[in-house]
Amino acid sequence: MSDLSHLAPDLERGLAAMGLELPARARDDLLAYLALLARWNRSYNLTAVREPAQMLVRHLFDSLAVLPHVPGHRIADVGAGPGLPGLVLALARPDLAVLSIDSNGKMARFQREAIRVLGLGERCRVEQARVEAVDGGGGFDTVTSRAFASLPDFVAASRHLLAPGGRWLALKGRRPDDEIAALPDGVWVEAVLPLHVPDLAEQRHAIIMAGPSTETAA
Ligand SMILES: C[S@@+](CC[C@H](N)C(=O)[O-])C[C@H]1O[C@@H](n2cnc3c(N)ncnc32)[C@H](O)[C@@H]1O
Repeated sequence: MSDLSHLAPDLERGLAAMGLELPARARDDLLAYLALLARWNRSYNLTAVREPAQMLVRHLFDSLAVLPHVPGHRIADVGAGPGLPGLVLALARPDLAVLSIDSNGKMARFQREAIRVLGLGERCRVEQARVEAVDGGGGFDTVTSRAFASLPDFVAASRHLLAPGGRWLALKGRRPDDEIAALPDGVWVEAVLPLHVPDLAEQRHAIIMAGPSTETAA
């Protein structure tokens, strides 16, 4: 794996700007994940962001910005691509267990390799399938997605994954008021949180949503 240790000071600065304190092991693992992503990306085109320094901001910082807002411990990441944000969150927080779902074979293969290389096998698993067909057992505290679908389509496709008391957590760019207005009856927005993503000019938002089946244990 190529060495991205020269990005360690930038990672450190970004974590400090977001007010995140991570164990040293997590810092090393995040850079190792990034190195693996950069290496696979040269052959398999997993992301349009090609420069590791840009990946640090657009993928790692953007995923980590929601870390303080993740409810519970069991996470399903829908349309995770190369593991964003789910695997990044799992690397940052050892108490999280992640089911990472993507229908694309090369994305799933990359994620499985990242899980193997980074020793996440006890807490993370990959399902290569359309989310609509995944039997999650209704057991996830958080169902998250980034760059997957509109909010109405996201909640419609993943409702069956939520545990009682669970929440959807979507990462968005601009505040998606049009999508919020189109949410189905019985699904409501609990919070729209502006996120601080260091070195990113664009304003990002975390949208936290709940619904009738998610009320009981809240
Ligand atoms: C734009 S990418 C975003 C990837 C990643 N979340 C990120 O932020 O970089 C959307 C991903 O959703 C996956 N996808 C699209 N429809 C899906 C579905 N119904 N079920 C599971 N995955 C799906 C695609 O294969 C693709 O990898």
